[in-house]
Amino acid sequence: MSTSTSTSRATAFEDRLRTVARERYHDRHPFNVRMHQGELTPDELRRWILNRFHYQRHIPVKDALVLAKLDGPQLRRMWLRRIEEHDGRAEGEGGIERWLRLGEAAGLDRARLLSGAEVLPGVRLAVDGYVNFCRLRSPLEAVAASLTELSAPGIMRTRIAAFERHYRWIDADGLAYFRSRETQGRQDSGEALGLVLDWARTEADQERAVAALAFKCDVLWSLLDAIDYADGKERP
Ligand SMILES: O=C(O)c1cc(C(=O)O)c2c(n1)C(=O)C(=O)c1cc(C(=O)O)[nH]c1-2
Repeated sequence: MSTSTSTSRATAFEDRLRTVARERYHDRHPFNVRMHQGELTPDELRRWILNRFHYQRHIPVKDALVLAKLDGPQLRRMWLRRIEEHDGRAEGEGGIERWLRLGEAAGLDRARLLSGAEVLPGVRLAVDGYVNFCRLRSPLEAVAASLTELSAPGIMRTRIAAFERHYRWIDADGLAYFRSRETQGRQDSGEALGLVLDWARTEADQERAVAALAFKCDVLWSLLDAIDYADGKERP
């Protein structure tokens, strides 16, 4: 194969990944659309924060499973940074702590988030689905699944603007999590994209990577479906 053919195939693959990450991303989900338009009630926003915490606290667990699949110190150091970002290097630091503070700013006691008792069944299934996918699949598929983060900086900017405009009852300090994710999401997705482009050289591997990313879009989508569906429905 000529160099120009393989280059154009690589570019087409990157385009496909970027298209899936953009077009199937959860910023288009009706619940997010309502959030961004300022239409959520305080109870709906609290339900989202409480249920999304279940996702947040499992991200470092899935990253530890991915880390264990990676060959060599350089790759593992890269991935270890993700775990440190969420768990922090000391008590009171890191993304999980920042999410707990977001909850407090919205009037949710941290014990309520930490107990996990109110997490919706569909949210549990979606998060389990993602963790188990990364546990069981190849390193390529696990890393490709994280590429939804290509679209994360954009949704963080939209969300910060929406909160500052429409949900002023939440203290601005509570938005620290979203601010930190804008930069981290860019770094994470840049690194992950480099690995996926490097590893997926055959058509079969490229198909697997695209399918993994589509699956992850479905995880984020069904998580919001569950939160949206719960509106006004009491659980026994
Ligand atoms: O709030 C969001 O819209 C959103 C989306 C995503 C994503 O696109 O997967 C992540 C996050 N947040 C996030 O906070 C986060 O830590 C994160 C890690 C990952 C991942 O798959 O490794 N995605 C995301």
